Amino acid sequence: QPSLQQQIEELRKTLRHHEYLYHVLDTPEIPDSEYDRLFHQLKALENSHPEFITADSPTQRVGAKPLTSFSQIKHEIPMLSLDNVFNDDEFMAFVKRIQDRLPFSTENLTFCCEPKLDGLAVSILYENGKLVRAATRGDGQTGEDITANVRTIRNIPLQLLTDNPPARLEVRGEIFMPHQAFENLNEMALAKGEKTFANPRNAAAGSLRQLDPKVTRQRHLMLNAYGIGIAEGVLLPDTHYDRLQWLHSMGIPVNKEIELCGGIEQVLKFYRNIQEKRPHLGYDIDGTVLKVNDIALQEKLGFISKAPRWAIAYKFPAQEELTV
Ligand SMILES: NC(=O)n1nc(-c2ccco2)nc1N
Repeated sequence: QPSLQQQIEELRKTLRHHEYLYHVLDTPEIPDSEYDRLFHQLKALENSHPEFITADSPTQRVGAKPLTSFSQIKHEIPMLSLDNVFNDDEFMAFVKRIQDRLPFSTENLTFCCEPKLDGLAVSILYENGKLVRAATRGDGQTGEDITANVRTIRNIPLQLLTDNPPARLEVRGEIFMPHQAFENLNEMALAKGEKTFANPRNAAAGSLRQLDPKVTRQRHLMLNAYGIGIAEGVLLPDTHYDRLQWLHSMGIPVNKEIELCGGIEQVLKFYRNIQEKRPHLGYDIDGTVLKVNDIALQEKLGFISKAPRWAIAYKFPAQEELTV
């Protein structure tokens, strides 16, 4: 007969596994009713033995009480913005500038190509595999502490799914509101005579800036990771694409449209392909982000004063109407 603590730990492990299957792999193995039954079983055990409650338990997503204000967080590694290009020639000029700085470089640079989600950039810090802090990008140097709100987002794991987590790992990504959640939110706001949001990006920003995490929790936000900041106590893969796969393997959601492209032609094909898919992705994007995949080359290229030399956002032409 397993001890009470063993029962609690077993339930937590099972719930984390099913959260990962449902929210990250999109391949649930049990019906929601079964998940809820397990969740309430854990909740009951923890309520009758509160001394066993830990912050990383799946039951601890919603903070106790609302904040009165947000504190500031200084990014140890600045979160920089991206330079833009708006047509093929400008993109090819970007690639040429890279090749001029990498004299030996192979003619076919490999790019990690990603949809550019139109949400809010955030930084999420895990220490020994546990989510300890989350911050908005802010001005790139300093952001707002939104830890309590980020903990309520269902596809963000409170604990990394690995037996030997890094001592410190900063996940960087975009938090966004899918179209369906946006429509439902505005419909309810209209019905209640409250203000509606102009677009999903504003809705996501408003939902993250809530002082009460119980409100954020109702907003159905999602994260897609796109990079790593601080990484201590771990040897990272030496390409950007492999780093994203590694994050995904530990339960961090990564966008499924991301692809490796060798050479300019394949990159431009990716750009047009995503442009075609754009109307039915189910979330807002405003272009693509095309990154030199090899980390050593990224480090060689470094940053211009404010943006990386190794990455460019190739935006779509502005749309007259916005989303939905
Ligand atoms: N917004 C978005 O989807 N982004 N933003 C980056 C980024 C910003 C700085 C370096 O990489 N990458 C992706 N996919």
